[in-house]
Amino acid sequence: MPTSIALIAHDSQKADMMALAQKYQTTLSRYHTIATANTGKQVQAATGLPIELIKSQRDGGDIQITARVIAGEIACVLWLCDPDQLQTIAASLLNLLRICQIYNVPLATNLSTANALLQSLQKSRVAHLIFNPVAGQGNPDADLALIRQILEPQIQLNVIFTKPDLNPTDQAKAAIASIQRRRSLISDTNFVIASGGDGTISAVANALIGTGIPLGIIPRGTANAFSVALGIPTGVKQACETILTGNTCIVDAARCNSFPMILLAGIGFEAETVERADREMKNLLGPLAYLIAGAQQLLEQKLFAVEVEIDGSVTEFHCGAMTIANAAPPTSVLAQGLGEVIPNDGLLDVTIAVSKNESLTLSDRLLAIDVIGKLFTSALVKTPIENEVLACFRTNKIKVTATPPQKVVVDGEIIGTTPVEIVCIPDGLTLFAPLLNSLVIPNHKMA
Ligand SMILES: Nc1ncnc2c1ncn2[C@@H]1O[C@H](COP(=O)(O)OP(=O)(O)OP(=O)(O)O)[C@@H](O)[C@H]1O
Repeated sequence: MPTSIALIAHDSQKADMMALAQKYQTTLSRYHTIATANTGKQVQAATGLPIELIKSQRDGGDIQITARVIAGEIACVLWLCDPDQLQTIAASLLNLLRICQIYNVPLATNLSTANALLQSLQKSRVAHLIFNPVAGQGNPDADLALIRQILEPQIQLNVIFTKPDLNPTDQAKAAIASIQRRRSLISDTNFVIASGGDGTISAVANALIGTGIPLGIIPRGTANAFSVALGIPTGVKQACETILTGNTCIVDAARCNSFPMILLAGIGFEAETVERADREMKNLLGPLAYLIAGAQQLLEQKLFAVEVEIDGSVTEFHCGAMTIANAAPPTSVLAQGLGEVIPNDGLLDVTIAVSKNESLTLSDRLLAIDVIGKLFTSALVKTPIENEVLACFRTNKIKVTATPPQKVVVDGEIIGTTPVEIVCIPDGLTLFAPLLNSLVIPNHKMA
């Protein structure tokens, strides 16, 4: 996609060019701006924008712009011409016009056409793509090239790479601030895309909760639970196409202590399993890492006591695993006690694997394998499971205290240990989703 705007103004038109640049400063700031020497210096002084200065028109600046149009770099040319000089510059203007005709690049020669062009650029869709270059086991360069190839013809992409020492939530907050600055000018055309594993997507989603700004998801992690749970395609190409269609759905979000939660919190078994499946294991085995880690953990899992507080009343359980889900893929079997986790019902789905015993015997562990199998089936057929080792219910707010304190995993990351308080945030997040997704409300479409 062309990323530059070219400016030229005759002396009598320079004041208009300054005013135009000031009016559309935010739009120009999204592009690389090139300008003939004197015009460029004045625009730079008036707006503070970085401008690439080329030769003045007298010394061939217009020819340099013509060459950049041929090179495919220019999104539009604004040449504010002095009507009295049109005869003198006719040959130069004709050259530029000819090349703009051939390469189908808009060329404005007076103020009203320049205004119209900048207005349409102002309305064009801009996406801040927060891209984790080390997520998953794929080739990040090839993935990014494919994303650019599919999205850039229709969307201006601002690519922001995640860094090991930076929280993607902060990167997303900076993107949101720039979107909100633009919102006073034009709404609904700017959004954020997160591309990486569940860790990156969850961190970016955190910043977007409650903003109404849509989130596009291009999953490139190991499990991609976030996409699977919300019915978003897991292939890079299909995920990009979903964003291009512009259909959105609204789902609940949640908070676990101060941490955002889109999917689920796992206490006990699930947290220990996630901790076992470290980066090295995931690189080596991919999704199988979680299965192997789960099997190992099943042999070692110890029971713990939990106090569950809902609306001021406290219930106690002896358990080995507890899952509190806002949304969950069918593969998160420990969240599936109610058969289906509904991501837009304003409620959290709680599944507790309870035990009457003080500690887990071998037969308890074998029973646990049987129950996991049943939970998996229950998720596939979307039917609640009835089993005396499971306690399942829905609530919008829950407090959990464990003895001894247990590790807690939220959306794939260990966040600390119990106690936790989890609160559902109804309709907290807007996502791009395929039209066939049951969560999409028809006609809820971005411009
Ligand atoms: N530029 C970077 N260089 C090195 N590490 C990074 C960089 N950006 C992010 N990270 C690390 O990536 C991790 C988050 O990865 P993310 O969850 O997106 O992918 P993943 O771990 O491959 O996914 P999954 O959990 O599905 O395997 C964090 O630990 C973060 O510190």
